[in-house]
Amino acid sequence: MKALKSDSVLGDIWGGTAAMLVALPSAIAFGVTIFSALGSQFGAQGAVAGILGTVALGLLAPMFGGTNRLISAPCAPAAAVLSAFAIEFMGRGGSPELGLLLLALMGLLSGGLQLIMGGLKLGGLIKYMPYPVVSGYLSGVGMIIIGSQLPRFLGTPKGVNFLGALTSPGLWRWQGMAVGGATIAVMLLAPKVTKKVPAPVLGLVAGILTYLALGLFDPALMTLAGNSFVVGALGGGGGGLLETFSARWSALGDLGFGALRDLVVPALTLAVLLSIDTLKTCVVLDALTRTRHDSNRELIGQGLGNLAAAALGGVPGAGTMGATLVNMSSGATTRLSGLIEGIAALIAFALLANLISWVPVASLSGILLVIGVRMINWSSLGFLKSRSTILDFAVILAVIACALSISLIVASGVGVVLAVFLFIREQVHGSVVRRIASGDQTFSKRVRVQDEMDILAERGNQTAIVELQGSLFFGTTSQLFHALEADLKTRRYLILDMRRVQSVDITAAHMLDQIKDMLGERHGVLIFSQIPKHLPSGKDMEQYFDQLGLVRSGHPVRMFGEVDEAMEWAEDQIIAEAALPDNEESLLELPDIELFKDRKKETLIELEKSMETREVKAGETIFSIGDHGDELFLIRKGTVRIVLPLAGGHVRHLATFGKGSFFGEMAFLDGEARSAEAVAFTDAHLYVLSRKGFDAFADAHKKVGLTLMEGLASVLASRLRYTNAELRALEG
Ligand SMILES: Nc1ncnc2c1ncn2[C@@H]1O[C@@H]2COP(=O)(O)O[C@H]2[C@H]1O
Repeated sequence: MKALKSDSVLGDIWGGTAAMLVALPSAIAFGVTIFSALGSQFGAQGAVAGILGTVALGLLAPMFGGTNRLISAPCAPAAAVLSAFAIEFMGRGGSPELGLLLLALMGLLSGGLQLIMGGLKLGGLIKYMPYPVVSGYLSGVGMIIIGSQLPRFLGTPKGVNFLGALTSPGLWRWQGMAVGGATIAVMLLAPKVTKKVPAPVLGLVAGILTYLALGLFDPALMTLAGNSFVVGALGGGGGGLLETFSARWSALGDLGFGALRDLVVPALTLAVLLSIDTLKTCVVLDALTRTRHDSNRELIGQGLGNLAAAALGGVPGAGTMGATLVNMSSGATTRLSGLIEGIAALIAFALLANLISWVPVASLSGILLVIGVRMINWSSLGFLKSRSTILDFAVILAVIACALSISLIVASGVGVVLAVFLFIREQVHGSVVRRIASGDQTFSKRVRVQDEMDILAERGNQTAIVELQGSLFFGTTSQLFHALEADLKTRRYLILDMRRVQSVDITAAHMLDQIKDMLGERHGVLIFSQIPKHLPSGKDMEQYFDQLGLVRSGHPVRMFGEVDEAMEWAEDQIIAEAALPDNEESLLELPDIELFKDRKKETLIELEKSMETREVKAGETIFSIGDHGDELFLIRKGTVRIVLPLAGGHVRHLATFGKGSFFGEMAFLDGEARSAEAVAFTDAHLYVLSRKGFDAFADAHKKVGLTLMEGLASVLASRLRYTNAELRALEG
């Protein structure tokens, strides 16, 4: 046990360290991107902010969030939202000092919003954000990053936009392109050679080496002052880390209400994007490691991490996919790995702080270009191939277009609205009726005597069993009505199997009410079975029907827990109406039992002597699963249910036996333990035949003994057939 534990700690240490190596170069690049939007002199401060964000998130998110193996660090959506904000702010003539403060406040606000989202348990909702929307805006973020990085990669002066940069080769600076190109090439090729060192680290090293090599020929590259090729000295104005930190918060006094108000929308966008990014990673982790994360708790952890990151002046972030996957494949198993990643980032910061000034900007752009291209969901182009998914593709395109031309928050709003339309369209076109069966072909598990079966074969078609699926709402109501129209005219018992129904709105409930009235006019009954207790919406459907007055007493409506019970009830009604002469109250004698029909009276008197009789009260257990006993039970009066106890206290109803049927034949035949539980459903009278009693009797009456055995064999065969049919229905 101890060895196992130290193994797992070792795995976490390896995982956390490797994950830090993946996360840190990107975090530095994100920080530089965001901060240099305020002015190129803030590059180094951006790099430090990236590292501080990694440290804060690494230390706090695993402690309070707690999803095993998750690595949290600054991420691309944060870079996209914050740099867009900074560019716009500077464009309006803002001062860089105030810009810095606003960036930090935005981080604080979005961390706080994540805390609230976690507290309000919105994690589940965010997790179920429609796929085309998430895919669309991650692609949008990817494109925004490419758009902002390409000019830097090409080395065009500040203010030249993406198209301008691409179309003016005269402005390109080859040194930067060589450094960025080397970074990209190594990042793409390195994983083919080694997986031991993460590709971004190798890419960065390649970029730095290329830069140093160029510096051998061009001494200007080796001076820090006024050199726009590198991140540059810390502190912009020349001060150290502490001065820049305190200067930022001292600007708080200059802040107006208007500036704060402008923060709310981007902060909300940021909080939602970071939460989606985190929960998307958690869902993938769950699938890979067969675990379950707690979305709301994770949001709280992320919120606290981002609050700390922003308070320190760091870049906010999320549970990121790349670093998390590296963590997992390096052997991490617990959340300790996340913590170790934070500590490792802190150590790296202490060791590397002085070298940060020399990191080439083009190398960081190279890393970001690769990240941006990878964020674009190229596989969604496959949606174009099939007509059924072409509209999903349109949603993705619309989201990307809005993300690029308006803003990310508008993009997500547009995406959600479009996705809702798509959902409605799909529901309207898909069928809500899965299958309709007729009561003269499909029967309940109640084992009935031949006379009763004959009645059901003849009149069972008064019952229709309708399996419903999906959402019953205004979009599908008329479809449902048309599907049932013919049955409503001919059937008296309409069983609606609700187990696959996801929701019922007021329009559909009203239609069900009308169906009830139509059946009621012909003395029929509307029967619901297996109404889901909790719908995904959290609504209690049974209670809802009750509130709408659909199930008032005196109305021709009934509800059953299982479709089988509903079928049995409808069958009982049909049989009762056919009024068989044999009423339920009388006690069956041996000669009346089908198994012994046409046997000599004396023989049966003899057989009866080998048997006992027993009376059981309704609800009494006759035997339990696993009990020892070899008696065969014949029912003289009443009904007995056979149920199979399942895990978690659930039971599965296997069969109901009535007068004239028998049960317990399996243990009677093979001497093994009872295979299921038998419970009296009503008060019942039984004949009990032990194996010993039977053997003694069969010695003297070979023919009757054989008939009984044949009877048992044929019943076993028919049960096996039934089970096969059920298996087919389940698989189908
Ligand atoms: N799948 C089934 N369908 C109908 N009856 C069953 C099924 N499984 C078990 N039983 C009955 O339940 C009884 C439980 O005790 P025995 O195993 O002696 O004999 C069993 C059968 O009579």
